Amino acid sequence: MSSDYREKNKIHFGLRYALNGLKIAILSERNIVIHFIAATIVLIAGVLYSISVIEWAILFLTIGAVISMEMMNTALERALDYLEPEHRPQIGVAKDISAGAVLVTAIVAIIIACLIFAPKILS
Ligand SMILES: Nc1ncnc2c1ncn2[C@@H]1O[C@H](COP(=O)(O)OP(=O)(O)OP(=O)(O)O)[C@@H](O)[C@H]1O
Repeated sequence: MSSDYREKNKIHFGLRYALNGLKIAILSERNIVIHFIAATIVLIAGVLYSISVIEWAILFLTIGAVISMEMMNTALERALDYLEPEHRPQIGVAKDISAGAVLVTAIVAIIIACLIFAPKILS
């Protein structure tokens, strides 16, 4: 087997695992579905209000940040639940900090959406 083929195979399987992770997250995490619904609404608003290229770029960056942060939070929760099924204050703190990171990105996303859409809605 050539190393070129092996490299392509690695990329193929890496992508399959990543898509599988995305599928699991969407099917099992209500919050991720909510983020996708919110993202769809924002994207429809973007079309309706004919936002600029730079505004599209900022929106996509923000949506990507929120959804990936929620997925990282879910991955951490799952790993911690497996590693420590008992109730432990340290585990609680780690999960709270991770949930806090999701909250920060969500708040920033709301602020960005207001900055982009509020002037267009008001004018
Ligand atoms: N093993 C544990 N030890 C101590 N506290 C915990 C533990 N598991 C969960 N907690 C506390 O409960 C909170 C919720 O944790 P949980 O894993 O149930 O997340 P969740 O409510 O399912 O979050 P999400 O809605 O994002 O899926 C944590 O932020 C933490 O404060």
